[in-house]
Amino acid sequence: MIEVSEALTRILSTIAPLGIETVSLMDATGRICAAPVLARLSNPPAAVSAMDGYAVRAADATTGATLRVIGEAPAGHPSDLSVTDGTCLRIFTGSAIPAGADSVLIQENTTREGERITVTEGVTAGRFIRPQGLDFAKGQSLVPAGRRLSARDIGLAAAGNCPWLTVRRRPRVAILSTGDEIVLPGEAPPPGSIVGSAAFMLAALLRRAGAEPVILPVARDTPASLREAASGLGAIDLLLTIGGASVGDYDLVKSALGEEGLVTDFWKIAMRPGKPLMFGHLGATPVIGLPGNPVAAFVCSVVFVLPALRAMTGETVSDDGTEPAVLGCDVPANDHRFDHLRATLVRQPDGTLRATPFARQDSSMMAPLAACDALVLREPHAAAAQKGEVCRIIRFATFVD
Ligand SMILES: Nc1nc2c(c(=O)[nH]1)N[C@H]1C(S)=C(S)[C@@H](COP(=O)(O)OP(=O)(O)OC[C@H]3O[C@@H](n4cnc5c(N)ncnc54)[C@H](O)[C@@H]3O)O[C@H]1N2
Ligand code: MOO
Repeated sequence: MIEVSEALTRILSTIAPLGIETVSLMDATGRICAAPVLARLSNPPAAVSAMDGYAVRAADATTGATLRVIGEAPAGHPSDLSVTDGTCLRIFTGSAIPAGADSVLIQENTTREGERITVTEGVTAGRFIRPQGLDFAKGQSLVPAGRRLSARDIGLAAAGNCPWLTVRRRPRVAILSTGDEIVLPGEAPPPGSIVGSAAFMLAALLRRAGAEPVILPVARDTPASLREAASGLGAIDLLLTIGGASVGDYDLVKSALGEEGLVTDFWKIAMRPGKPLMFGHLGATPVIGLPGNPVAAFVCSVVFVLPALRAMTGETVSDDGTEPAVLGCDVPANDHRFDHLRATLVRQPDGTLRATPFARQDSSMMAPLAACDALVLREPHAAAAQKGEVCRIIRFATFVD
C-alpha cells in the first residue's frame, strides 16, 4: 500500500500535455489557454473621455470663464476640430479627445446658452481623460498560458481584439462502470441490483473540469465482458474504471484488463475512502481503476483525476486547493490511511470556517456526499483532535469567474 502523495506523483509523472487547438471567443470559456493572449491593440486605442461634457483646455476652463462651443464629437465620430484658447468641443463618454484639449469639463459644471458655456466649477488638467493604453498596451500579454479562461479573461481577450484563442485540447475520458448488479438510472432495478450513480457523477465532475467524458456501456463481472470493453476504446486520453478493484472473487478489473495488456503501476493506497485504487497503462493510455463505492470514486477523482486532467491541459493553479478551518466536533485519532471526511461548513462571526464531519462516513452514502461542503483532511496517524482545533479542508465551492 503506498501513500497518497506517492500515488499522485506516480500518476502525474506519466502524463504528458495534450495538443492544442484554436477556438472562438464563444467556445473558449473554461478552456485552458495554451499560448499567451497578446493584445492586438492598445486599450483605449486613443485618449477618450470618461464623462459627458466638454473637451477643454484646463487653463481656460476656470470657474466663471465663458467658452465657445465649436462643434461636437459623439462616441465613434472623432472630430477634426482643434480646441484652442477660449473654445471647447461638446463630447460624450467614450468620445475621442480632440486635438488641443487636455481635460474634460463635466456638463453638470456648466451652464449653456446657445453656442456658449459658462464654467460653474473649474477643472484640473487631465481630468476625466482616459489616456491611450490606460488599460493595456498593444503587444502586452493579457492572459498567460496555463490559465483556465474565465468570463473576465474572455472579455479581456475580446478587448484586445483577439477573436481566436489557442487552447489545450479537451481530455477525452472514458468511464467504464463494472458489475453485474449495476443498472442505469431510470431502469426498473431487479432484485439485488443497484443504480450505477458513480459514472454520471464523475461525468459531471469531469465536464465541469473541462474534459470530454464518455460513459461506456456497463461491463459485467466476467473477464470476457471486461476485456471486450477494454478492447474497443478508440481515441481516449484516460480510462476510468469504477468497481471491481478490490479483492473479492468478482473483482476482476485488474486481471481482465491485464489480459488486454494493462500494465499496473500500483494497486492499493493508504487512503480512506479509496483503498483499492489502481493505476496503470493500456498501451499509452493511462488507466485509473476507481473503487466501486461511489463516494470513494468521487474522492479519488478529486484527489487524482482532477490533477491528472490539469497535467494534460497544462492548467496552472496557485495552490494545492486546501485551506484551514476549525473542527466543529471532536475527531478520533486516525489510522494509517489518509482520511477524507465529508463535512458541512459554517462561516463563524470571526470569519473562520467551522467544519463539522458527518457522524457516518460510509463510502456508499451519496446523500451526505451531496450535502457536504468540504472534505476534512486527516493525515495518516493524526492524533485525536478536539472541537475548535485547526484542520485542513478541501472546499467544494461555487466560483464566480
Ligand atoms: N475483504 C475486503 N473487502 C473489501 C476491501 C478490502 O480491503 N478487503 N476494501 C473495501 C473498500 S475500501 C472498497 S472501496 C470496496 C471497493 O471495492 P470494488 O472497487 O471492488 O467495488 P465493488 O465491489 O465493485 O463495489 C463496491 C460497492 O459499490 C457499488 N458500486 C459499484 N459500482 C458502482 C457504481 N458505478 N455506482 C454506484 N455504486 C456502485 C457496488 O454495488 C458495491 O456496493 O471494497 C471493499 N471491500
Ligand atoms: O474506498 Mo473504500 O470506500 O475506502 O471504503
